[in-house]
Amino acid sequence: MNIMSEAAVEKALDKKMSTVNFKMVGKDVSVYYGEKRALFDVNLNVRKNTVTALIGPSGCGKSTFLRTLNRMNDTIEGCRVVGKITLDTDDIYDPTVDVVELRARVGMVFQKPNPFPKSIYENIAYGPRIHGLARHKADMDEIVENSLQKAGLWNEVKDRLQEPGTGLSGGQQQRLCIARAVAVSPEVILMDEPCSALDPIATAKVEELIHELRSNFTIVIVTHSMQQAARVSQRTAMFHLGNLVEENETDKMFTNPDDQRTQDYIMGRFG
Ligand SMILES: Nc1ncnc2c1ncn2[C@@H]1O[C@H](COP(=O)(O)OP(=O)(O)OP(=O)(O)O)[C@@H](O)[C@H]1O
Repeated sequence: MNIMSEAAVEKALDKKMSTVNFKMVGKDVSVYYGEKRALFDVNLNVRKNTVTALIGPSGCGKSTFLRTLNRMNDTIEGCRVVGKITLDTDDIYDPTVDVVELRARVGMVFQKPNPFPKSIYENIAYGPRIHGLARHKADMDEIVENSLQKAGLWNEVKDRLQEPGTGLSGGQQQRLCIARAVAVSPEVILMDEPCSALDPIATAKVEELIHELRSNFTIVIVTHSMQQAARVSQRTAMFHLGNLVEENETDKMFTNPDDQRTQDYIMGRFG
């Protein structure tokens, strides 16, 4: 009979618990752009209902890794992803996966707010409509209102839903894009420097929103701002030259990181 020591049992239980809490698991993920290798065997797990910040100097591969999580790299010619990424237990690179469905489960918000050239209402309704989420107008009205509520924008736009989304301020447009991502009830939301085009007040609103969204969604955010990573995330992953240097609790990353390169980066010694 195989008798495990108490410590071994505890370790196995810990492992099981942490596996249960992982929404996405990246295993030995490498990305190539043609001949150029941009990521080297990255092993990074994304926890449920947690904000994970990806930080590191320019060109280190943060956005590349983010894009592997909903196969956005598929749209880049010559880009090849190696390794395995799972969403719950589903291998997202399995050839049978419907990428449109995957991107409904793993939504994305980009650096520059990019509302469709349509009304505020239509910006939100478009996704639910193509995914067949609303049968009647009343259902759609509800989705639109709920999504705008969740994005903290409802009160600002409820009287002008038929006006163009592009007529909103930059910060409002970004919250509209977040509402649009939320409208199809994703499980994970990826954000690629969502505040870089916003002023400090709009940034603060989006950061507050990220904080609130965490109770319903799993969020991964790329940011150049270490202050932002410290403010919004519970976990931080540091990349350097295509390698994942360290992934840890955000508090620990910014006070007592395990890796000298993290220390150097947060002290502003490079990047
Ligand atoms: N479409 C592409 N074609 C070729 N090389 C690319 C492409 N996109 C990114 N790269 C290269 O891959 C590497 C990682 O880029 P990536 O954009 O992921 O870094 P990043 O950490 O997000 O950078 P930044 O903070 O400047 O946005 C860089 O060397 C970059 O030049």
